[in-house]
Amino acid sequence: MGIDAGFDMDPPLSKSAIDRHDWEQFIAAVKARYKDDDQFEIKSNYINFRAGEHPKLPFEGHKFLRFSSKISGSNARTSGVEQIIVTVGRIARSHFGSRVKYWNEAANEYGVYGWEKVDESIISYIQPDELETPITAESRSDSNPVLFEIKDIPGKGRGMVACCDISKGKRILCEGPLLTATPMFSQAELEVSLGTKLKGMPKPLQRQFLSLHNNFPGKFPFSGIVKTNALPCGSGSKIAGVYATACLINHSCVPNAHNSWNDLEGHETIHATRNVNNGEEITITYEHGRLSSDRQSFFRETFGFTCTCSTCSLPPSLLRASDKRRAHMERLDKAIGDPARMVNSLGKSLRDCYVLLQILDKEFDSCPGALSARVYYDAFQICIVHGDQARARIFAERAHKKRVICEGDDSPSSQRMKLFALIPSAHNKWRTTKDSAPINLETTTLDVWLFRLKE
Ligand SMILES: C[S@@+](CC[C@H](N)C(=O)[O-])C[C@H]1O[C@@H](n2cnc3c(N)ncnc32)[C@H](O)[C@@H]1O
Repeated sequence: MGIDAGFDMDPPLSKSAIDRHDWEQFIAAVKARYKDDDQFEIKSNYINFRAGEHPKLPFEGHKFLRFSSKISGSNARTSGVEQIIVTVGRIARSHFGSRVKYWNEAANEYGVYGWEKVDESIISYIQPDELETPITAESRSDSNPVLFEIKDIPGKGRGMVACCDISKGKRILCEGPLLTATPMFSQAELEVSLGTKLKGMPKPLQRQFLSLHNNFPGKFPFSGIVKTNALPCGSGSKIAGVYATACLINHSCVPNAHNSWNDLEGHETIHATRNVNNGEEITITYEHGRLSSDRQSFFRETFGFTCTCSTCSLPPSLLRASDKRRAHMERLDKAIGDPARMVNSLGKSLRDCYVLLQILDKEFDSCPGALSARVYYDAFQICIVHGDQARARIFAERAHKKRVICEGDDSPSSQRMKLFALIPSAHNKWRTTKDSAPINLETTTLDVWLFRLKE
């Protein structure tokens, strides 16, 4: 007999394009989480976990009713299947919310479906039977409320458009990458590496990738798609992710949403950084700073397009005013980042932060998003360097609040800011008390500690 546990999808997903799309995002997130795990196995039409009773996830979401296994017995215990159920269930929850129903017989909880129906559904995983329908607002079921739809945007190709009023800080999307790519020595090498990755992907995901826009068609079509669409996995990261939906979001120099890579969860999130009206296009930024002419050259060279956003389309006098603000922002940013100035001119550095926040508000319609989170963090660091914990705490609180709007409370940076707001001195990793040096060490070993030679 034994004890079973798992989660059910109630109500089951439909075959609509939106449900299919959401399921593909979920499958991509599971793959990102387990890609290096020996127990994770990709079959032609489903994912198999070699743990417990081998719970499975089909690539066709409408077939899925239950993910479960016996959790009692030595096989279940040694394979850690219960943890897999919890983790996969958590990822499912982040995509499907309360539709995912956990149950555990140890707690006298039972799934919503009978075993006969569940077994039938699992058998059906083997044979694919897919439908192709375009994504529209109407195709999303009521239990899965629609926030956006993908539409043609004049002059920009496809884009993401709000289907209801979206409030500031709302998570619009949470998505695992279809694939990630790293720069190679040559484009030919990147093309080969992408070809190998694509071959290993299930057909629906391959199709998603190939359907993305390509501004660089020709000899290297896969790298062209990556170049046009990839978003860096974290600021300054050399690894970039390609996403089925996030890559349909167009750029604006004054965006209303923020994209952020969560390294712990292996997914990208999109949050509204200001209130977005029903029918308004949702935009992120591919690049923030610089004068408009520099931005345009950057977009042309790097992504192969000319920006037609509301800022770049301003009449010349207003565009000059925007450029003037951006030039001032760059000067202040540079001055604030100067470590010597940070140490020697505390007052000036803090005033620069204040002025920068005012200009950001003006340039970004009072919603500068992550840019203001960064300035508050800079102000926090300036205060911490000078032992001013009272101000440091308030700056960390503000940085945290801004981060939560852009990335949610679960992002690593939001969590870090939360910690600094609670314990500002936690920022100082080198903090010691005068008696915490090791004792009785001979000079060479003491020097290893003293000069941090092993770090
Ligand atoms: C990541 S894709 C975004 C989705 C794309 N519009 C599509 O149809 O799949 C980036 C491409 O969208 C277009 N695009 C994005 N933002 C734009 C903007 N502000 N102005 C003009 N074109 C833009 C450009 O062709 C750009 O190379």
